[in-house]
Amino acid sequence: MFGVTIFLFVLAFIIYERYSKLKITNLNGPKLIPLIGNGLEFLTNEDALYVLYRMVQKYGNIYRVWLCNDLYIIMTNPKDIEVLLNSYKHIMKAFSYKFVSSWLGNGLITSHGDTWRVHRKLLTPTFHFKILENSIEIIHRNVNILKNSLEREVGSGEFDIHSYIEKCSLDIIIETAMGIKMNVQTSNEAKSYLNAVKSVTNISVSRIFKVWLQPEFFYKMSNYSKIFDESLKQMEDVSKNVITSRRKELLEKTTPTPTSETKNKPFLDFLLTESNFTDDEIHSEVKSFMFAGHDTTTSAICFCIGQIAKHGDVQDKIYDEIIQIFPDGESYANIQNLNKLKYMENVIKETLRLYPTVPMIGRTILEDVVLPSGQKLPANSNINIFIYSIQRNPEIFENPDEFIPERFNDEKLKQYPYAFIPFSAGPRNCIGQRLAMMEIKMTLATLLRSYRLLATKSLHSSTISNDGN
Ligand code: HEM
Repeated sequence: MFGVTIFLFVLAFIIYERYSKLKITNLNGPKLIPLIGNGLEFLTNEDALYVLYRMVQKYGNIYRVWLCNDLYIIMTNPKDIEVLLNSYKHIMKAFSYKFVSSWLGNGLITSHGDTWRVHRKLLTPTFHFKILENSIEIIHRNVNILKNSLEREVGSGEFDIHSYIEKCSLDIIIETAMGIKMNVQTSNEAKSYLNAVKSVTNISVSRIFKVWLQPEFFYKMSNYSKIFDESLKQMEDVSKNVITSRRKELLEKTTPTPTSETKNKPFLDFLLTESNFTDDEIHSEVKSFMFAGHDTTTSAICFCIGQIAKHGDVQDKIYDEIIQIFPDGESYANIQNLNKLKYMENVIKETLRLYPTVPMIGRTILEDVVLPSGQKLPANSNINIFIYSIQRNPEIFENPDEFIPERFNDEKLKQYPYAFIPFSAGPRNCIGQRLAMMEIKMTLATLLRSYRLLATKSLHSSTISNDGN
């Protein structure tokens, strides 16, 4: 009897909460089924991203989706988004980030309030352009290792370039931000880390859309929970090892920080020697930066490679620009000449427009907001900024599904600063975007100088020839 009463009480609460929110928001959206909401819409083989994208065509620039008792408000109007992203009031992440917080802890990606404010202020200088200048040699060396390892694939038909790029990106973030060499590319040391990242990210995203995995009770009974915990343990062993190694090196002063005399120290050196972060806080930040610093960049480089391989004319133009700006192939880049790679920059932007590696971001708003479109959002709403869809808006991007790098020369785009936001925007934008752009440019420049990328049927695989043009 007691159990039934509790059940009815919980049910009544869920129904009350759901319909009170529903009434206030008064948004369009797919038909609801009691208790599971729109969960069935995502029970398909199609990626959740495309299900949500089709809903934009049906329900417009702002609509709602219920997954069990959670209300997701999906937004794609750049003017509305500007109001939210541009404000220091709306810096709290959406509740869907709870699925990654057991993994990333209270690091910069997931924290909020004063913790986020203080950490962001302290960490921003660790990605200052002076630090980035020092990263160029590291990127150059690692990208050359990548180029040499790809030699074995020349002429051997289709292969998956992703596994090469991810190792290179991981080596780069660990050496630039953490100050240690892990030599993932040559030693295969972090293979289990990379596999673990894949499992943990897949399970975290699945938990949002597979509604039966949302309640802790059912999740804990599933195999997902076991895989997640084991993978997390593998990742934490690696990230703890990174901290211990650098701490030891700093104590022994075997590899001093290149800029130890200046106020700009690289990320982990700053955390270990200048900050008053606790060990837990340091570990959360290291986990967050190791993940954010290699996974997104890997995908971005792979998507660029896919597009360049598919569009031979684009590849020719980039090649000519590389030869013009770096006539001496052996010398490596500096920030000034990387900035001159204007056409390549347009190609990267166009790739990130069509294939943003972070397709959606979320916030919880803590007070009522009236959007420029007139829609009222009540406090505590979870809003989801659908970057993938915003960047394919046909009213802003003509022929939005076509790959046209030249569109970024059009002055008209400046009227819509929040229509192209692959690195998000405002105070919580991507802290590593300049490092990412440098790394993408240097990787593409080095590979395209030596190899011709050839398109295959799938985006994830490519063939290459030894012919540099
Ligand atoms: C092409 C590469 C990259 C893309 C597309 C990208 C995209 C983004 C986006 C969209 C956000 C906002 C996330 C949100 O609001 O939930 C973000 C935040 C963040 N990114 Fe990146 N990122 C890239 C590379 C990097 C790199 C190389 C680093 C590390 C150095 C990095 C570190 C971070 C961190 C720590 C945050 C959280 C910032 C905060 O909340 O204050 N990202 N990134």
